[in-house]
This record gives sequence, structure tokens and C-alpha cells, in this order.
Amino acid sequence: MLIDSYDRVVDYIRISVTERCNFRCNYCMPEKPFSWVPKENLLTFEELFEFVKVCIDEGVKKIRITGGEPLLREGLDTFIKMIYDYAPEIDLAMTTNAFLLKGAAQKLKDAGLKRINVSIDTLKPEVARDIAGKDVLENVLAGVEEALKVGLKVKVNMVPMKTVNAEEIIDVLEYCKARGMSIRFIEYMENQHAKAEIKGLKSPELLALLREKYSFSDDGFDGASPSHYYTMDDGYRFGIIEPYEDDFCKQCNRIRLTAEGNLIPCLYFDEAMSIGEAVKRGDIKGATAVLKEVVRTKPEKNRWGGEDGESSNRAFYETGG
Ligand SMILES: Nc1nc2c(ncn2[C@@H]2O[C@H](COP(=O)(O)OP(=O)(O)OP(=O)(O)O)[C@@H](O)[C@H]2O)c(=O)[nH]1
Ligand SMILES: C[S@@+](CC[C@H](N)C(=O)[O-])C[C@H]1O[C@@H](n2cnc3c(N)ncnc32)[C@H](O)[C@@H]1O
Ligand code: SF4
Ligand code: SF4
Repeated sequence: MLIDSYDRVVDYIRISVTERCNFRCNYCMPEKPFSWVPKENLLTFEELFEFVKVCIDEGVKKIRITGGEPLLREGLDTFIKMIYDYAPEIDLAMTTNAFLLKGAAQKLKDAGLKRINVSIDTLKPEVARDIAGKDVLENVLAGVEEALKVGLKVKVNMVPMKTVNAEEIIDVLEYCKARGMSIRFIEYMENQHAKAEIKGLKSPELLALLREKYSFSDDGFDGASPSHYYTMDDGYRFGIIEPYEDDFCKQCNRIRLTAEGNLIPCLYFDEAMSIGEAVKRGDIKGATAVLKEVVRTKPEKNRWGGEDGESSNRAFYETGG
């Protein structure tokens, strides 16, 4: 079992399979990402799988495939099937922008993927174009319908931003509710890659807007999720993720792996250790030692808040969110 120095069990790994993306969301990526990881530095799915087996053998129970946009990586369904065949009980999930999902959903479901989290920031085509840098909404919504049709569980993530999509939070919530999908509003995190003018909506502002229409109770946190949950009178549940907070860090159960094999102990921490070289030369013992060291050095909580709050140079599209 992987236990960190604060007695937290680490049983969730988020694996970014590419940092590339077919969107340029202005809160996540600069218009021209400067340096993509060269293809030869990426871990192949076979190499990744060798490491995934170690993680599962060490007690990992939840694996999330993310990116960049994971659906851009060819052969993803084969990778998912490798994991599923090795450990069918794993909570195998993916976070995606859904642009390519319509054509991929059935294959992914057949391969063993259980659920997906989709980013939907707006239901207006022109707003989606402004955020993502191209016309994306039609494909995204078609992808979501297909995922539901093939039986994947779907959650939605929305980043509410002032003067961009704040007025749509009820519409997006209702869209999700009508389809039985839970929604989590993610507070915008400032970062050096995002468009400078963006101003995110903070949780109290969001709650005030939602209270104008609904009444709901505060359920607090649920397990290890960073999301704070609320239940409306009719039983529908929505969440708010305040990544700057650290009250959910006590339950933290996760580490992150980038596409080139950097293992990150905490979101937005600059520290990372590479398993890439060890895995590439077939040194699984070496990779396991790095995994254990990363878990051992996992910090108690993030360092964003407070007077000496820090930020990271690493972008969401590199860490996988
Ligand atoms: N501060 C902080 N924020 C996180 C962490 N994990 C996820 N988030 C935030 O939540 C967003 C959405 O995460 P998802 O990719 O949907 O994954 P998840 O929340 O683990 O999903 P579930 O397994 O469905 O609960 C991320 O982009 C982050 O903004 C974390 O460990 N710390
Ligand atoms: C980096 S994306 C990767 C997966 C996929 N491309 C997607 O968009 O779902 C993962 C999550 O990070 C969130 N994200 C990206 N930049 C963010 C920011 N600056 N603040 C808050 N959330 C952000 C996205 O909304 C998305 O839900
Ligand atoms: S949020 Fe996801 S879809 Fe948007 S640019 Fe970042 S990685 Fe791509
Ligand atoms: S901020 Fe770091 S310690 Fe806190 S939940 Fe996220 S990864 Fe875990």
C-alpha cells in the first residue's frame, strides 16, 4: 500500500497521456503553446502500462486518464483495455473536452472505461468559440449524448468566469440535471498561461447566484474529492471545487503522472520526479522506488493560500488538471 508521511493512503493516479490539445481554452493554454514534449520523450502505452501495473499492485484503485486532450492520443482504447484486463475492478475514468467523443465513446466503453468527466463551460456556440478558439460546441454536445447512450457515467466540469459564462450557470446546471449528470463548478485558477483579463467567480458569488433560483443544503466533502457538495430540494447534487483551499487536502489520495513520465506529488507543486528513464530502460524496480519516494515526499497541503501563497509554472494542460 502507498502511504504518505501524513498517513494518507494514495490510491488514485491521474495519468496525462498527452499535453497536446485540439482546443486553446483561454483559461488553460496560451494561443501558441511554446514547447510540446517531443514524441520520443512520451512514454508509450506499453511503457505506461508497466508502470500502471506497479501502481495497481501497490494498491491504486482509481485511475483517471487526462491531458491535454486524451482523445488525441491514438490507441487510447487499447491502453484502457490493458488496464481493464489487468484489474477490472479499478475505477477507470477519463477527463475530456468531448470534441472527439462521439466516434470514440463505444470503443472506450467496450475497452473498459467506466466514466468520464467532460468540460462544458457554455451552451452558446459563440461563447464556446471564444473560449476554445474554434467552433466546438456541436461536437462536444454530440459527444456527451453518445457517451450517455453507450452507458458511460458522465460528470460535467464548468469554470465560471465573469462576463464570459457566469450568466449561464443555471442553464448548464439544468442541462446536466435533465440528463442525470452531476455538475461541478471549478473556481478559475489564475496562471501565467491564461488570458490576463479572465476573472473567475468565487464560490460565495456562485452560491449567491444559485440561491436566487434554488434552495439546497450543504453536504460538505464526499470522500477524497476536492469538491464541496450541495443537494437541492429535489435531490439533485452539484459540487463546487475551490482549488485554492486546502481543507480537502487532509483526505488527499492522489498523485499525477505527466505524459513524459514526471510523477507529481501535488497539483501545482513544481516538484516532480521522473519515472520516464527508468521505465524506458525496463527498470521497473527503479520506477517503483521513485513512486515510493514521491508518495513519501507528498506535501501536507497546497501552498497557494495565505500571505506567502505560491503559484506554479506548470500549466493545467501539462499536469492534466
Ligand atoms: N486543489 C486541487 N484541485 C483538484 C485536485 N484534483 C482535482 N482538482 C480540481 O478538480 C478539477 C476536476 O477534476 P477531474 O479531472 O474532473 O477529476 P476528479 O475531481 O478527481 O473527478 P472524480 O473522480 O469524478 O471526483 C481539476 O481540474 C482541478 O481543478 C486536487 O488534488 N487538488
Ligand atoms: C486540463 S483539462 C484536461 C482534460 C480535458 N482537456 C478537459 O478539458 O476536460 C482538465 C480540467 O482542468 C480544468 N482547468 C483548466 N485550466 C483551468 C484553470 N485555469 N482553472 C480551473 N480549472 C481549469 C478544465 O476545465 C478541465 O475540467
Ligand atoms: S481545458 Fe482541456 S480542452 Fe481546454 S485547453 Fe486545457 S486541456 Fe485543452
Ligand atoms: S492540493 Fe495537493 S495535497 Fe491538496 S488535494 Fe490537491 S494534490 Fe492533494
